Amino acid sequence: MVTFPGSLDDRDAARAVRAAGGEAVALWHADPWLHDVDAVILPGGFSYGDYLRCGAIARFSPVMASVIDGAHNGMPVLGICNGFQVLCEAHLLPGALVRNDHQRFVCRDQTLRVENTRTRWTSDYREGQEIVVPIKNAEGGYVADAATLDALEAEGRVVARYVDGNPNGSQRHIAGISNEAGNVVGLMPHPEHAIDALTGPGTDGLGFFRSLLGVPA
Ligand SMILES: NC(=O)CC[C@H](N)C(=O)O
Repeated sequence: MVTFPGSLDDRDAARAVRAAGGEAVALWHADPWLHDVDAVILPGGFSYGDYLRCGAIARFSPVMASVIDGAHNGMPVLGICNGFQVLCEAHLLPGALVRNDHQRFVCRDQTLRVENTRTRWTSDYREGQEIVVPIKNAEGGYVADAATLDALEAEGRVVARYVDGNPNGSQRHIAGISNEAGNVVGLMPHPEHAIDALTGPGTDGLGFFRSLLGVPA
C-alpha cells in the first residue's frame, strides 16, 4: 500500500492485508517502483493536506504513473476513502467526490449493501450482503453526470451502496464503484477498520482483502 504525505490509514490497510493472509509491502509516493507487488491499495487520509481538492495533488505523485499503468494492465487497485478520491482524480474511475451535503465531517459505523461481487475486491461477499464498516470523511459525496451514473448501473459497476441513510448525499446512494474490468475499485467507507471484533464494528471489512487472495469465506 502507498503512503502519501498525509496518509492516515496506510498501516491499518497493511494490517488488514496481513489479517487476510497476504503480505503487505510499503510503497512510497515519491518512488515510482512498485516493488513487484501483485496489487496496490491507496489508503485513506489527507494526502497533501487535502489542499486544492482531496486527492488532486496525490494524483501527480511519481508512484501514481506506475499505478495508472498497472491498472490499465489489469493489476488490482483498491482506493479507500482518500484513495477513492485519488482514483477519481487520476481518471481511473469516473465521477468525483465532493463535500458532504450537510457540510460536516462524518464519522460513524455505516451499513452497506455489496451490489457487485464480480470484482477482484468483492468476490468474497454474497451479492446483496449487508455489511457494517466505519465511514469518516468530509468529501464523500459521489457525483457524476446522469449518463455516467446510468452506465455504472447498467454495467453493474456500483460495487456498494449505503443503506440505513445516506451519510453524505452521494448520488444514488453510491458508496463504491469499479472500472469496466473490475480490477480497480474505489470505496468511500473503510473496510480496513472492520477486521477485528475487538477494535472495529465487526470483521465485515475483511472480505475485501480476502477477495483478492481468493481465500474462501
Ligand atoms: N478518511 C479519509 O480518507 C478522509 C478523506 C478526505 N480527507 C476527506 O475528508 O474527505
